[in-house]
Amino acid sequence: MQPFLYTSQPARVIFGAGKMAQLGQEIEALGARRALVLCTPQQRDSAQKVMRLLGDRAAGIFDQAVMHVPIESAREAREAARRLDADCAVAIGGGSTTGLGKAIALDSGLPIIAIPTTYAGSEMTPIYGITEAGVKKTGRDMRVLPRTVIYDPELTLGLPVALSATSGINAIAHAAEGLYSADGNPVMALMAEEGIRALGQALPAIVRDPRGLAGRADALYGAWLCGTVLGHVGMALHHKLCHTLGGSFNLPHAETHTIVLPHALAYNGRAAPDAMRRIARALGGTDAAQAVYDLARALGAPLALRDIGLRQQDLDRTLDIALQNQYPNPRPLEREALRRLLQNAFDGTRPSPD
Ligand SMILES: NC(=O)C1=CN([C@@H]2O[C@H](COP(=O)(O)OP(=O)(O)OC[C@H]3O[C@@H](n4cnc5c(N)ncnc54)[C@H](OP(=O)(O)O)[C@@H]3O)[C@@H](O)[C@H]2O)C=CC1
Ligand SMILES: O=C(O)/C=C\C(=O)CC(=O)O
Repeated sequence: MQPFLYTSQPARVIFGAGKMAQLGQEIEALGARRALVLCTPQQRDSAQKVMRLLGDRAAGIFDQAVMHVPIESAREAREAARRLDADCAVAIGGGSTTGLGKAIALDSGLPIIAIPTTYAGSEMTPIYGITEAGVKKTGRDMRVLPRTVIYDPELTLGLPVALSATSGINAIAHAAEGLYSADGNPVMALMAEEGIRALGQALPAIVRDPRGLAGRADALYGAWLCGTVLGHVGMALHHKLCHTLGGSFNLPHAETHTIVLPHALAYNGRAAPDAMRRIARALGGTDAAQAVYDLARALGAPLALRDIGLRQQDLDRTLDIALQNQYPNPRPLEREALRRLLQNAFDGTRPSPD
């Protein structure tokens, strides 16, 4: 056993079909009276359901959540919370909506209740991200960690299959990098392996039967575990590449994670053999990178960065940016090998160790 440091973060998690009905009690338990409900414009119906559930504890809806939290929408949401005299916020939706809640909490300390409807995992982390003048800045602050999380698989039944697949692999990426994190620990390793296992079984089940509650519940369970890993330990090369591709080239978040992950694992393979063994075992394969690639392919997910909007001429700039402010990584970052990694991800070829 290697030496480690383990610090746990407070979490109150309510999990189960129909558990959204418990929201009012949870707001009361926080000692709050007026909840601002956050959503994207497209998820307004869900927000209205929340309003009905809250009755006179509902302060209003702010429905302008946008991916990567532009500072303008953060400011508007903070102003809405003040104007409506909200003393808590309920974020119902994916990582974009949770991220908006975090932007309010960062400014005001308002407690957030998260009701996630994707597998991104932001609800379990003290990590926030805000985009200003085209640059996304992220940081950690315990004020933004949601105070209560309600995982209700019924709310994910309508998440399109394609998004379910890529969002699920986004979650797997947190756990995979958690297994070789510079500040990893045995508790997070247990959660990571179990999270990957749960998602590895749930995602094909969702593709077979998108409205099957059992597969949806297993996927949310995996997302919870993987999100917890992201919240507790640092990430590495894979997340750095994805943040570069998302932040500087506006590539879609979950799809980018899905395409890059097998290649990042192939790059790190020899430097992190125990993590790779655990990832492969969780997916029922013999090689971590190949198993993730095969899973993505079987789910019908995109496999090539060129298919989601990147151009060949963007690869060198991606590399230049990704090599700045490096995250700790088990294998040193080698420019030529990383350029080959990016080319493979761009072309969608099977990952190869380098
Ligand atoms: N801080 C952290 O710890 C983390 C932050 N993030 C951040 O979160 C964002 C990505 O999160 P992600 O969840 O992938 O993205 P979004 O929240 O943007 O959701 C992705 C897609 O899922 C759709 N969707 C969500 N819920 C439903 C539903 N119930 N039914 C149908 N469609 C639904 C959304 O549709 P629509 O837009 O129509 O609502 C959207 O098109 C990024 O900005 C990322 O950086 C991600 C992980 C961790
Ligand atoms: O960029 C953020 O908002 C913070 C973390 C993540 O997005 C994690 C991820 O890349 O999935």
